[in-house]
Amino acid sequence: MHDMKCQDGFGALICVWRSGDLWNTSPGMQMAEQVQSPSQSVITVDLVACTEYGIVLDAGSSHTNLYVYEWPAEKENDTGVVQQVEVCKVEGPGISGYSHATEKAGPSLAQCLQQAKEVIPSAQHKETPVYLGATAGMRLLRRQNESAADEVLSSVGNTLRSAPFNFQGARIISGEEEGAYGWITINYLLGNFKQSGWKKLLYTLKSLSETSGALDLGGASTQITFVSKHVSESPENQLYFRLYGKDYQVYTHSFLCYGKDQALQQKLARDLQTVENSSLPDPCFHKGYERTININEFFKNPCTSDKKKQLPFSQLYIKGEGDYQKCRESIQKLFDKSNCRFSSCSFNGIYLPPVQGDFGAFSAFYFVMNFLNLTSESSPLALNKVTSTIESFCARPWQEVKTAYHHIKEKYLSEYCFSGAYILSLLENGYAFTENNWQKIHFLGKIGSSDAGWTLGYMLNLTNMIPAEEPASPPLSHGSYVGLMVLCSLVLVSVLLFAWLLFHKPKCLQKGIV
Ligand SMILES: Nc1ccn([C@@H]2O[C@H](COP(=O)(O)OP(=O)(O)OP(=O)(O)O)[C@@H](O)[C@H]2O)c(=O)n1
Ligand SMILES: [Ca+2]
Repeated sequence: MHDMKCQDGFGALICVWRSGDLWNTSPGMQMAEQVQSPSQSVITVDLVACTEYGIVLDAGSSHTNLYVYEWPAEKENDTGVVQQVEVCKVEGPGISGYSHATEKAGPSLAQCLQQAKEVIPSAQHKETPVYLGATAGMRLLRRQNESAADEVLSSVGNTLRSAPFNFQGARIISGEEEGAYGWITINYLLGNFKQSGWKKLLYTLKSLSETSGALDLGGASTQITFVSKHVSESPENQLYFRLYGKDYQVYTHSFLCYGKDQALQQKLARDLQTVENSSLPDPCFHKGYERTININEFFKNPCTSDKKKQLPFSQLYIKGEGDYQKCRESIQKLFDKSNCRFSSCSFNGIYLPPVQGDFGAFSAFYFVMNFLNLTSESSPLALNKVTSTIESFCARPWQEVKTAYHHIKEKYLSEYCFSGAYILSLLENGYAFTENNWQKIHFLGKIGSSDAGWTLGYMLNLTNMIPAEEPASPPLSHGSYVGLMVLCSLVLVSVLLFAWLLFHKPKCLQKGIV
């Protein structure tokens, strides 16, 4: 295929390419007539749709995912039209895990890029934008070793630049961006930005809460983002958006080191302060579970380095106790509630207005709660039932858990007890959710075919697919427009015929007229 062209024509986007002597259209389009001669300059096409694509790589702390999105080109400013058509999980660790072999970070993406090449028609590769956003793992690496972080970004940048797509940059996004784009993604997918007809009227009259808050739990950081009616007491947590003609005042905060992996590291660093020998009993792991930790590596991490302690041993042996209550107590210590200079705080002195409305909780909030069978929307459980489910799971011996879930990765499986307890601590002690508003939290992995996460919102923003003002909707549908044109043509033809008859009356009609 050569010579692909997409351009405006006949009020729509036309994509055509020439292959030998034939003109073709790209998938998702229809052409009324295929033009047989390559020299012919006028192409008659009856366009139905032209699909466009975009790629975003989510370079998280624990792993990288590549997403392919598609949308009909002529509808790109409508809400809810962009959808995920592919997700590819990159093999190996997140890109921050390549700090000791930075040149290997880029090549690790090759297999998923190949998959994207197969999904997107090759004629459209050149126009397809590709973005990479790195999150908390790279924020931590930048703090720990800035030059290694730069080298990792340059390695992934080089790989993406050499792919046949339109490279748009590889960067570390801020925690606020991560929160904001997650909020945009879920509200875009839920169709909350644009209401039509009676729903719009109802919402205006009752001023109902129109958007859903977003809760993202990663490996290294966690975000909370929602529309708050309270006057903000902290400008750094405040975002203003104008989307589809409506203003939103959004609260957001990202807690670095409070993703589920780093929260566990923080907990262990605290426990290590009082350890007597190289064996550490841990209530957050199942009875019979054991894990070894390298002390030297452990304290290099910016989430634990302030607790660095000289210890007379280099290896620490964790031994599970499977005690949920003790686990909650030890996790609770990660949330410092002692100082707050605002009317209300989450923890560590960070402003948090009272949580309001519904929330979509995704990423590890979903992975963990889904594993524990606690995500049902049809029969949602009360908070005390959720607590007792996690408590009984933690009490199960490791051998039994391992046998029952032998298909699940040991790293994930061994941490679901800690993670369940951590999620409840974060939501209850951190954000002050209670029995009364617990059911406002909806644990969701996907909305339609798209994963909940920051990537879609990031791409929508960078490709200007979310307009500030509501696009003027055409007064007539395509069908009505065609009908009206046909009617006008018929009237015109009748008028012309009548006029012609009047001035060139055939002889047979002239009889009787003076
Ligand atoms: N089925 C799964 C998939 C992932 N995880 C865990 O969930 C956590 C968060 O995963 P993810 O949301 O993908 O985090 P990242 O994006 O990698 O981290 P961050 O956003 O903090 O950069 C990780 O500890 C991972 O091990 C899990 O328990 N079960
Ligand atoms: Ca993430």
